[in-house]
Amino acid sequence: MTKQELFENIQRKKSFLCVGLDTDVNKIPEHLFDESDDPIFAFNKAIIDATADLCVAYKPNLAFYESLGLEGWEILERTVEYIRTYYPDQFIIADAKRGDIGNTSAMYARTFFGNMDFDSVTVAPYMGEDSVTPFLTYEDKWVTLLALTSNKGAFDFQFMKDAETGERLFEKVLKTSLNWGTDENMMYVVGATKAEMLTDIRAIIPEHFLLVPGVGAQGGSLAEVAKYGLNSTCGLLVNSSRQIIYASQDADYAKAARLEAEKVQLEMEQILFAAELIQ
Ligand SMILES: O=c1ccn([C@@H]2O[C@H](COP(=O)(O)O)[C@@H](O)[C@H]2O)c(=O)[nH]1
Repeated sequence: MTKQELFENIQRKKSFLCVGLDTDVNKIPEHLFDESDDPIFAFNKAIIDATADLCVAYKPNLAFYESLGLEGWEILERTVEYIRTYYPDQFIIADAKRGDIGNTSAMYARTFFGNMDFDSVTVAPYMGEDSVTPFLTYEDKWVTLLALTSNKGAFDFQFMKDAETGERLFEKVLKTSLNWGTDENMMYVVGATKAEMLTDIRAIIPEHFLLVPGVGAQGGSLAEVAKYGLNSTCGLLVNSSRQIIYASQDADYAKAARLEAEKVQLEMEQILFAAELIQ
């Protein structure tokens, strides 16, 4: 998907919501295990059907699937195929946080872009340019590079300052990686819990899309993220996982997920309207 197509989807749906498919076998409603021989996929399918008109992206986190072994990997593949078949306008992000020496990264890229039809994969910047560029060789596919993460541990390294320039590590990541790709094939993870940093971040990357996890269960503020992070093509995909997909653990789970997604979408619509990005 191109940047322009992503922006058009945001305008049409009046939403920049990314629903996180962090499907935990211990958290899905128990009745699914009685009713289906494929309960995790049944859960994903119901969540997707209930939210697809309210969001522009889905983000399965690989940990939840890989932890189930071969079966989990097959569920992930079927989930991606399901979204592609029934909701082809969705941007699908593999939250895998990969990155290795070049030839190994090339295999990861083949996994997510060649074998599976993801639009993007999250990549850690720590191993540098040759660990990232193999993901950028696929047309209309994106790298989502970790820049400033939402967790407490972000303070361990990401705010470290260069002794001479005073530049923080996350700023160094942004500036250095700017040459690896473009705003048409790279976006960055910035946690909603660090929204106050978005002004500094936008000074370095005004045009890039940002994937913003951390609203909902982690307590980040959508209003703050939009205030400092919005740009002329919206430039934001705001992810919410647990708050939406586990809104209820009873038989009404899909309806409850929809209600949660609707609340976020409505707030996003107001933000987009106020910024004159939609009419
Ligand atoms: O900095 C980061 C990077 C990735 N994540 C991932 O996003 C979702 C957030 O889930 P919630 O349930 O909405 O908190 C999850 O998959 C994380 O691994 C992040 O939170 N922060």
